[in-house]
Amino acid sequence: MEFLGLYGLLVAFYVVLFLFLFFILIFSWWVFPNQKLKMLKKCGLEGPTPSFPLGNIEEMKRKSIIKSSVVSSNLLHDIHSYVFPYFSTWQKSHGKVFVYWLGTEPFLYIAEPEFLKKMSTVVLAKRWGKPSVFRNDRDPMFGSGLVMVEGNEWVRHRHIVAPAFNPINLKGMANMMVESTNQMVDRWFTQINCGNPEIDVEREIIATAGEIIARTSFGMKDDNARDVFDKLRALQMTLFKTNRYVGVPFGKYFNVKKTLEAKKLGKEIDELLLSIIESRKKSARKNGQQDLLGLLLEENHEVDGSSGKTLTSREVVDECKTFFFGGHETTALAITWTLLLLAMHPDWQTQLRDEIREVVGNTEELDISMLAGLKKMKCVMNEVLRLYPPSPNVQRQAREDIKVDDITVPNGTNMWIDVVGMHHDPELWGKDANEFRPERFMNDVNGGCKHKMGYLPFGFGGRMCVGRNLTFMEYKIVLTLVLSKFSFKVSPDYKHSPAIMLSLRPSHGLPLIVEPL
Ligand code: HEM
Repeated sequence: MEFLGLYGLLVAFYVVLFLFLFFILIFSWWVFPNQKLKMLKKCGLEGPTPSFPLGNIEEMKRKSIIKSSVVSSNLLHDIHSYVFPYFSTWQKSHGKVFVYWLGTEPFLYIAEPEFLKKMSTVVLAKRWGKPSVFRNDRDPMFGSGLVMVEGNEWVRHRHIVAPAFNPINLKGMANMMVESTNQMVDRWFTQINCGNPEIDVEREIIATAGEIIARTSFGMKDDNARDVFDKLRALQMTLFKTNRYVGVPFGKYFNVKKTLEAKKLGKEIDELLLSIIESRKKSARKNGQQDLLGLLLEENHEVDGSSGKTLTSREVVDECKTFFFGGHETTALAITWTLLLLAMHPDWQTQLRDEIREVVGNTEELDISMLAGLKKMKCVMNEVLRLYPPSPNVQRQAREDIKVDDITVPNGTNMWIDVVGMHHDPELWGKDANEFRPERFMNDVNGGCKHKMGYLPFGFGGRMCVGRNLTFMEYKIVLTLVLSKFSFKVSPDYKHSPAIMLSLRPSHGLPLIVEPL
């Protein structure tokens, strides 16, 4: 009898536990999301009909599969409906501001610069949030680095991080950039001399930019730092090459193996970086190394006296990871897409080469101060960042109710600003929106866009990219060195298939025919 009583208790316990979990699932997968849906409709925000618990994820995946199976054989730049087929379809029926759902998380889609302007005039940089679902998902990559922090924490981080990127400090890193680029140039000569002029330029530039960011971020020279670099890349692959269900409650348990793998890699990277930081802290005053970590530690030290203004070692780790993930692939892709567009437009190759000859002169002993005079190159960069923005979207989360005309964006709403959509919108850029025309930036920093907030390659407001000066310098150094040595043609093997893997990249690499001049 006693045994039966115990057995009964155990069964009752499991029944209660099962019911408890069942109700948690019902509430988080159906009841709460449906309440949110009704509330958003009341606020004037509608969009494609979601079905919970996946929201619109299945439809997005279906549309992406259909599109990605159609590789574009002609090199058209009209890429919006190719990289974001679901947004371009929904735009037709819901306009440029609507709500879609990633799982049970509503996202306000915005491709309307005037709407963005109205919001950003009432919300200051430190009052913007970053979507919690992405913060959690990307925690092993960015932790509490500048990209993800909010409020006064963001102000503290930005004050310490921004000075490291000022042009004077960046000049000290130019030599590292020249060295790494010259090594790449030598590799290309060797490959061409072996009779193979077809080079996967994307792979090469990503490797070189990776080396540059590792050297400029934490002075990568020793094996420890190389280990960090390899693990950071592995972490990125683990997170972005898997089929994930971001926004679906308990979605990370759908692929436990990858989630655990990312967590483990994240922990290993943190430990390695911590050991590099601790040893640099001890020797910082002596060696005064000119990399971002050195500058960050210096800046950190300078404000030591004023309480609460320093970064802890843990926070410095997160900033180093942020520099790597935020700055490596983006810059590499800006250069990669540029080489494709220049290969397609030999007239612009010639124009840039002439400019380099006139402005910079001898590229064997590159004078960095002359790079500022490369005006045409700047126009080409702006146009490439318009047609192929490496960061294809900008994200925000409302931390208060925001009123825009007769719509109220409720506190907590996630926002997805479609940069590709705005950059290719003929209503903003005119009929030639999908053509490569660098001259549109010649006498207008906004490239003739009808709205100041229609061109956002580096984001907007106070949260605009802190590393853009580093990108400008690297872009000009790499292009100057390669254009003065080689000419480029599109290889017949190239398949034009831009795809979003966090950044906007060519999904089959970029094979170009490279010829020494
Ligand atoms: C072509 C190159 C790059 C592009 C297209 C790019 C793009 C962006 C974008 C769109 C944002 C978001 C801005 C916003 O939320 O309004 C951002 C933020 C950021 N970027 Fe970049 N970026 C590039 C290069 C770099 C580099 C080289 C670094 C550092 C080494 C870097 C570090 C950061 C950081 C730390 C933030 C967060 C800023 C904040 O929230 O205060 N980026 N970037």
